[in-house]
Amino acid sequence: MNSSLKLALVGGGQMGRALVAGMLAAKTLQSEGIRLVEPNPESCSWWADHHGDIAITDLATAVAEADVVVLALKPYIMATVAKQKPQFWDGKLVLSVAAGIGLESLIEWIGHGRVVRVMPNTPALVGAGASGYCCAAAVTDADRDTAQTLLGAVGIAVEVAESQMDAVTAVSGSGPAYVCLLVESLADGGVLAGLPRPLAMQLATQTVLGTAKMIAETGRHPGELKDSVASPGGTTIAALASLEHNGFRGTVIEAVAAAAKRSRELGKS
Ligand SMILES: NC(=O)C1=CN([C@@H]2O[C@H](COP(=O)(O)OP(=O)(O)OC[C@H]3O[C@@H](n4cnc5c(N)ncnc54)[C@H](O)[C@@H]3O)[C@@H](O)[C@H]2O)C=CC1
Ligand SMILES: O=C(O)[C@@H]1CCC=N1
Repeated sequence: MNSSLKLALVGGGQMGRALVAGMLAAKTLQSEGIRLVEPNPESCSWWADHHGDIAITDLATAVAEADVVVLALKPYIMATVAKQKPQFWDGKLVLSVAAGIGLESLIEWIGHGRVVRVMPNTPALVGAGASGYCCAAAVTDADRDTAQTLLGAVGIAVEVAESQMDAVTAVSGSGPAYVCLLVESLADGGVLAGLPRPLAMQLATQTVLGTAKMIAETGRHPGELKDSVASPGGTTIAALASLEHNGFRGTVIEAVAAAAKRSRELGKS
């Protein structure tokens, strides 16, 4: 796919910013080929400051000038925007990143079936995202390639069954928030143990980054890698015993289940 692709981003908030920044950095898109629709003046100022060469315009103009439309709106706004002018979407490949909103609803609102439901995540900002996506039946091979190329430019992109999308949302869509909480807590623990805050944060961040890289690159099971850290009678097993006592695994599993449940609810409301 060439970088002359024209993309309309409808909704320039957290997820839209992460996707566009990642795609620009990967040179999958060029600023001149992007049109942004964003009603919030503060958000428009952010775009002007960070990507001043991206044109901000109205929905009709942005979509008319695009090959691909990315709808990065909150789930409760999606229907209002998508179905107000169904003729806007004719001939356009439409990607929706809204949690919970299913292909059936999107097809009904947009009025055609070239629709891809995507669940990206914010590390797309630094090219380390994880996206799951599913395609409506009318999506062509070329459309699928386009979606894969755009999402693959900002991290891994995996096609899944639509029935798996709520679980994808709960693991990787929401996942960066859980990991941030872990890094923050790890750093807090470091401060409690006497480290200055910046050093604690630096060590905590690199530990999460390095561990994720080690799991991905060695292909070894995290349980095995965990065991390799814990010396008999040592510090790690003391910490692990405390985490198990306080229900760490169950807490994380229940958090993922709660997010999946909420994703299903968003699809119904
Ligand atoms: N933030 C995240 O980590 C992730 C978010 N998502 C999904 O992405 C979608 C957007 O989420 P965020 O970016 O976090 O929300 P956000 O609130 O940061 O961004 C939404 C943007 O849409 C704009 N907007 C509101 N009405 C509009 C309209 N009529 N036309 C054009 N733009 C309009 C808002 O001003 C705002 O800038 C949601 O559906 C969410 O489920 C998916 C994966 C991860
Ligand atoms: O919290 C949310 O609903 C969105 C979807 C996944 C991440 N953020």
